[in-house]
Amino acid sequence: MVVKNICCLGAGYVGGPTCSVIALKCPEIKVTVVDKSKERIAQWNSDKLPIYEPGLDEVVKACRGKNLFFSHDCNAAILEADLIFISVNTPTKTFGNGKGRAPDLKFVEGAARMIADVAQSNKIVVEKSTVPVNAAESIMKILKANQRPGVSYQILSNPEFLAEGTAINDLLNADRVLIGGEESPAGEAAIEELCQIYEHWIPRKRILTTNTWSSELSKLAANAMLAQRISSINSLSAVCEATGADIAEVARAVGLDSRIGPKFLQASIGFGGSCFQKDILNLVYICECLNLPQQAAYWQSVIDMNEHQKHRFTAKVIESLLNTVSGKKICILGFAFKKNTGDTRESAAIYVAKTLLDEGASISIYDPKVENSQIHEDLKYVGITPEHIESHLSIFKDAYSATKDCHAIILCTEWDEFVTLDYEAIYDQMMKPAYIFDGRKILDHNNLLRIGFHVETIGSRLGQPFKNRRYSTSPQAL
Ligand SMILES: NC(=O)C1=CN([C@@H]2O[C@H](COP(=O)(O)OP(=O)(O)OC[C@H]3O[C@@H](n4cnc5c(N)ncnc54)[C@H](O)[C@@H]3O)[C@@H](O)[C@H]2O)C=CC1
Ligand SMILES: O=C(O)[C@H]1O[C@H](OP(=O)(O)OP(=O)(O)OC[C@H]2O[C@@H](n3ccc(=O)[nH]c3=O)[C@H](O)[C@@H]2O)[C@H](O)[C@@H](O)[C@@H]1O
Repeated sequence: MVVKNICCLGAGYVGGPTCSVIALKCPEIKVTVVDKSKERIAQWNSDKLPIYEPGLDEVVKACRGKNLFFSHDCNAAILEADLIFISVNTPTKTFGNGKGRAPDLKFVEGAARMIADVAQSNKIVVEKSTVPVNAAESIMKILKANQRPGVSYQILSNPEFLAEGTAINDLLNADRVLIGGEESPAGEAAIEELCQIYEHWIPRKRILTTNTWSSELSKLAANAMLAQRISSINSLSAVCEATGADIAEVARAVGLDSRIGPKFLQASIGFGGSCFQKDILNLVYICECLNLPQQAAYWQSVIDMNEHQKHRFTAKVIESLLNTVSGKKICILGFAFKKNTGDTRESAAIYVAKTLLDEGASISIYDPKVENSQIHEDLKYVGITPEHIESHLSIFKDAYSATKDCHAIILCTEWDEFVTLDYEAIYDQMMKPAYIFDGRKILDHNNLLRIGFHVETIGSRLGQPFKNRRYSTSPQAL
């Protein structure tokens, strides 16, 4: 079989960009991205795409209506497809067995059942969603149990490694593409079909083929190890604050070791995003189910450290503001979980905002890409009442309006535009003393101190002599 028609179930942050790039690079293949949400599909077919991702508009514009289609008609797309990506959401379970840890696979199962109900010809079904090890087997079980005569399936695992904010570049220049499949002639033939699609733009040596389980586990392992680096550097940031060390200097010194490398060593208010926490919890749950409690505890500690970092930072804000924020106006700059995305899933800013609102502060928020309705939804989800939001939250369209008359600024997202703001002008319109808490270590702290701000950041002590030494013995003796 030569793949001529691709269908993708799920038009989200992964399905949309991934299939747009496939359409761009494989003009002879018809790619149809479907979603059960009519609203999302309407947005994909409009001028304002449902997600903000640098470079995505251009790719979609180049292919939409030619060989790239966004549709609500899942059945029609499944019927004509040779290859189907399952790219649906796999959130952490919020109820029942495995609550708070295991992934909820109901959307994956729903997608598999849709394929089984509709398919009338052979299909290669590709797990693009991040799933637990052995999920391919469960999908195959559903497909086989409902198989029509003469229809056969091959399941492949092809996890996605793109990061939001750089998705298009990550897809165009992937470090590697990973494809896992059944170790049989039919499995190998299916792997080859998918390889040929990626080979349109990814050199063969960067396409890795493995067995299905290795591929599934590698995705969880990659996210766990990336997050582990952030928790490691964040744990060291606390040591820096309690001593005279600076985490930026430590990260640079450590990262120059070629065995360690410089990436993912940026201390922060804690990692966010839809996947790190969910995928590590998934790994923890797998370890628990396999009766590997030490391994489960090891990976759980990566999440615990991240939670601690968010608490530690927010506690520092409150402590610095004379231990009370009640009645104070505090500006949060950046609400997305990282720059260049409008995504707020698991964003540390949500925790910061909730804590300050609970403590009686009024907050003003500015983020260049997050929709107002999303901020409202996120705060309601963490238990802030609509009345409290109404009376204590204001959302602004620019940083200058948002910071006016504030007692403090908390920088939660590392948007480039925050680096070049006119902080003299901002200082002049703030309450005094004016505080700034840089949760991303991107600002020019010396300049801010010169202007007159009280500045706090992660992993270094600014403008204060080295006091409060907490060693019980000399550092050398430790
Ligand atoms: N967001 C990211 O950067 C990355 C996500 N992943 C993984 O990819 C998967 C998808 O993630 P996102 O795209 O962020 O999720 P998302 O929530 O943005 O999109 C998933 C979409 O699937 C749709 N859907 C659910 N069931 C469906 C069905 N039966 N038929 C058609 N559509 C259906 C939903 O309506 C939703 O629009 C997850 O497993 C995630 O862990 C992997 C790498 C990166
Ligand atoms: O499975 C997924 O969903 C994806 O998860 C992450 O991508 P993403 O969450 O989009 O973004 P990252 O760049 O990894 O950042 C995650 C969080 O860590 C934070 N971070 C990142 C790097 C760093 O050094 N320090 C740090 O605090 C970011 O600000 C952000 O809040 C991985 O990087 C992707 O490879 C993976 O495909």
